[in-house]
Amino acid sequence: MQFKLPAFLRQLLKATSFWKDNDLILREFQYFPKIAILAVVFSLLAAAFEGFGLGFLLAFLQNLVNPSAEPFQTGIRWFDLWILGINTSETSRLFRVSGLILLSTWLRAGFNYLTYVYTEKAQMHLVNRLHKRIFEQWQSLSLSYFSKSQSGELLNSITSEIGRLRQVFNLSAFIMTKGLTLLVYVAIIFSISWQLSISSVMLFVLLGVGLSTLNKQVREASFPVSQANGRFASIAMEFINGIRTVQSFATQDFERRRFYKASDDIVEAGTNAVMGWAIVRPLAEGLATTILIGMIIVALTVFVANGTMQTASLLTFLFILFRLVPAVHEINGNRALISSFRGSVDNIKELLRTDNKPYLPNGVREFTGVKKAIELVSVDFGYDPIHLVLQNVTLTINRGQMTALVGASGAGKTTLVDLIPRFYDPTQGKVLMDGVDLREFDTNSVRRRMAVVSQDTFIFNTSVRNNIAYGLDGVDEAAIWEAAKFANALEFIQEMPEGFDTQLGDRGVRLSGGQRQRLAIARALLRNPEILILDEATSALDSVSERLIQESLEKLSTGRTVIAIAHRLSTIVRADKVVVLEQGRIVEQGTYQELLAQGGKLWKYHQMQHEVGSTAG
Ligand SMILES: Nc1ncnc2c1ncn2[C@@H]1O[C@H](COP(=O)(O)OP(=O)(O)OP(=O)(O)O)[C@@H](O)[C@H]1O
Repeated sequence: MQFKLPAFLRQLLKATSFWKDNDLILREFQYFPKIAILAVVFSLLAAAFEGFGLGFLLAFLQNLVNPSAEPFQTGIRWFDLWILGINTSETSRLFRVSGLILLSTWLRAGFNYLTYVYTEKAQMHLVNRLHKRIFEQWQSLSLSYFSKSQSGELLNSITSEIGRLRQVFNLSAFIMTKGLTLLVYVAIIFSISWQLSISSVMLFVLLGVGLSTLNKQVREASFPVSQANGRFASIAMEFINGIRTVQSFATQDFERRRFYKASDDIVEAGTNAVMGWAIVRPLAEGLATTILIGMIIVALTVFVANGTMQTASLLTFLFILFRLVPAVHEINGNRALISSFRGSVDNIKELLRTDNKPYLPNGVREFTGVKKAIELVSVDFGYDPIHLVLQNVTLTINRGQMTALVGASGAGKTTLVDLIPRFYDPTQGKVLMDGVDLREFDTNSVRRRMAVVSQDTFIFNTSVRNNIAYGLDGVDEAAIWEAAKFANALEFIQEMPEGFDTQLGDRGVRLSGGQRQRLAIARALLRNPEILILDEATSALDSVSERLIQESLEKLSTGRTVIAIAHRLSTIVRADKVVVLEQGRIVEQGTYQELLAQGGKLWKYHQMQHEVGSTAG
């Protein structure tokens, strides 16, 4: 459900700094308007009952201070007659007003409770929405975003920074509810005496300005303390780091004098500064009390003496003033805190910005598989705009055939195959599926028909079974078992403490590179992909593992379109097409035998592997 504020209200909110600091939060309220509105309504009601309570307190004091005076009236006839009982005895009136004070207090407490509950609820909904918004964004971003952004930073944004935003929300809610109560206070004191109200507000504002100036000066005066602390730290550090030199030069006495002096300097600077720090609070208290006493004297000698104000009203006025001053302080303190969280709010805003991130706009066509070929047409690609990693790559990958990529480390092999499941879009040129641009397809429908098997396949923190059946629902046990067997993984799985139920990943068993790859093969097999991307392990595996993997890969490849990155040339001798990449460009392509016969790059790699038995990549 969407809820929009009227335009004039939005303009008004925009004009205030509250809006500026909290637009991210306020904008989210439209998605859970009921909770947000209820939180505001309850805090209004709490403020109203605070006001009623104070009004009744005035009546109570009037009855108490001057029992014979005209009873307190609201002007609402039925209320004055039946509830306040203006025609009843003094004692009855006192009881009635006490009852009303109690009732207002309990109702206020009740509404405060509801305000708290609904503010917390709104806060949880807000965080929930932001979590989901960020996640949705992560889902639709190109992989290049994740390689650029440190995963720690991203994690920090979704945990700590959102935690700080939550605090901003709480502080803002506090400011709003306290602000409403303040308005009620101000309305009451103005209704008691506008002259006294204006003069007290002016005096307290003056006091506030004066104190904050003093505070600033005191903070500046504490600068020598931090300088002295800094000097002390560096001397201590120098001593520790240079202890060998100090001892060998027998300069202990010299170092002692330096160290003692630095430590004494802290005491001296601190002593001077503390006189400034310590003065602020008592000065504030003294001045505030002086103002209050001054006002009481003026009120008593002028307003009460000439009959324009009753003693009870004066008492109520002072009572409210005593509550008002700390409330203003609290609001100001919280505003300052909100400003200190500005960085976190800005970080989240930055994270949610959509105009500065590499999105992969999703197409609408459903991908139903390749009938003829995947083609790369004049493809350029760079992870950044300056360095092209692939240049003018044109390549046809025929359906049902095996295409192998060969080249030195850093030639761009992984980058090239990453374009096929659309982890990235080419900077220039196109990837075509039977002549249709890959960007026109729904990316998920493309990826569902592909599987990538590589040594650094991610292993999730879950059981072996769930890792094999990752992302598939309702796969039967026999199929998982078959896939594991087929991938030559059954043996090592059965040797694990709990077989298919063994927990893997960070909190479970760690797998070797070869075992990971065999699990990846089992995972891929279960998905029965039409297009298979194989990224051969670069690190050396023992010959048994290598043979097992090779065996299962060959079985897995049968009848599929395979794009393989090969480091060991022996694995691609039977490939239908071998493509040699050098510095992002295709330099040779043909069958293995054709390329060998040409005596070019592949021939060189072939010679090298046969001479040293090492890998090409
Ligand atoms: N995420 C990335 N961000 C920036 N540059 C990258 C990224 N991934 C790879 N590169 C750079 O792109 C170039 C090609 O890398 P790529 O991984 O495609 O080569 P490769 O042929 O697969 O190498 P290897 O055989 O070592 O795996 C390299 O210079 C590499 O530094």
